[in-house]
Amino acid sequence: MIDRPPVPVTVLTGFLGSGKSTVIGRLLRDPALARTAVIVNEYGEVPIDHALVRAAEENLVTLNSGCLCCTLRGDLVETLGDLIARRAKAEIPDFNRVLVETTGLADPAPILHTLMSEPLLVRHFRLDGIVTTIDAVHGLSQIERHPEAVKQAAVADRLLLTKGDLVDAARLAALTARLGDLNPAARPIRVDHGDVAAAAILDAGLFDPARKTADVRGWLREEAYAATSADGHAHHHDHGAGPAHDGNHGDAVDSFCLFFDAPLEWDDVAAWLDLLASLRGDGLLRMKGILDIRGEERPVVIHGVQHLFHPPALLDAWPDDDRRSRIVFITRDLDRAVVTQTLAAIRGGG
Ligand SMILES: Nc1nc2c(ncn2[C@@H]2O[C@H](COP(=O)(O)OP(=O)(O)OP(=O)(O)O)[C@@H](O)[C@H]2O)c(=O)[nH]1
Repeated sequence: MIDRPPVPVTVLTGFLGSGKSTVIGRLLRDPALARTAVIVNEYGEVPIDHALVRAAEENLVTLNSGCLCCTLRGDLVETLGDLIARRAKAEIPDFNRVLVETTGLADPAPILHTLMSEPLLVRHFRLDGIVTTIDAVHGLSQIERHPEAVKQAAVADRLLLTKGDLVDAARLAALTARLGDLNPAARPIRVDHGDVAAAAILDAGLFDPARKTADVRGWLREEAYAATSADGHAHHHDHGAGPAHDGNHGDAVDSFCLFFDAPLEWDDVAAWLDLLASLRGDGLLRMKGILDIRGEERPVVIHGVQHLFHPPALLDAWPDDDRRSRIVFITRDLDRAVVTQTLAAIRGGG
C-alpha cells in the first residue's frame, strides 16, 4: 500500500450545549468538507441529527460508549484505524480530513495526546487544529465554574463564539476579553446558528497544505502574548502590560512568550521540556515554539500539550529575518518564573 500524506484531524470541543453539533451540521454542507469523516461521541441521550447523518453519509462514526476523553481513547485509536483500513479497501468513500467532536465535558488533553502519540495514528493522521465553541450566554459562568471549560478555551487554535444573537454587545465584549486572557492567540470568531465557513477553522495547524509551506506567523502569533526575554535582554513589545497579561486572572491561567536572542543548545531544551512535562505537565496547557538551535541552519518547531510533546520538526526555512527562538506558553498554576528558572538551572548545569 502506498503511504498517503497524513490526514488532518480537527478536534471540535466546547462545553455542553455550546453549539458543536450545530456547527458540524453547517460545516458538513460546505463543499470544503465534502470528503470529511466525522466522529461524534454520543454521550447519554443526545440524538444525532438526521441532517447530519445524511450529509456525512457513511463516514459518520458514532462512538457510543461514553465520554471520549476518559473512556474512549482506545476507541478513538480503533475507530481511526478502522477508517484507514476501510478506506484502503474502498469500503467507505475516500476521505481526506477527519473531524472529531468531543463531549461537552471532555478535557481535550487526553484526546490530543492520543492523536499525537499513538504510533498508528501518528503514521496516518496529523492534528490540524483544535476548535472550541464558547456559548455567549453561559460561557463566562462556565469558565468560572468548570476547569474543563477553561482548558477547552486555553488549548484552542480557534474559538467560535456561538449564540451571540442572544446577548447584548457588552456581554459579548466581556466574554471576548476573558477569552483574550485565557488564550490570546486564538482568534475568536462570532458564529450565529453554526454559520461558519470551513476555511475559518480548517488548516489551523502549522502546515498550510494549500501553499505547502509552514505558516509560522499564523500558527505561533507570538505578538498576541506578553513578551518576556529569557536571555535577559529587554523586549519592547507593547502589550499594555496590565493585569490581563500578568497572570493574575483569578484562575491562575497565564500566557506568555519567551524570546531567546542567542541560539539554544538542543540538549538543554530537551532536558528543560522533559523536566517541565514530567514535573509540571498538568500546568502546561499548551506550548508552541520555533527555535534557533546551535549547529542547525533551519528552525526547529516544537509543540506540546501538558505532559506530551510532539517530536521536534525541522522547517525548510525561517519565515523571516527574525532568528530569535520564540516559545509561547499557556499555563495554569505554573508561573513563568518557574518555567524560565528551570531552564536557567539546566543551562547553568544546576
Ligand atoms: N440562538 C442560538 N441558538 C443556538 C446557536 N447555536 C446553537 N444553538 C442552539 O443551542 C442548542 C445546543 O446546540 P448544540 O449544537 O446541540 O450544542 P452541542 O455543543 O452540540 O451540545 P452537546 O452535544 O449537548 O454538548 C441547540 O438548541 C441549538 O439550536 C446560536 O448561535 N444561536
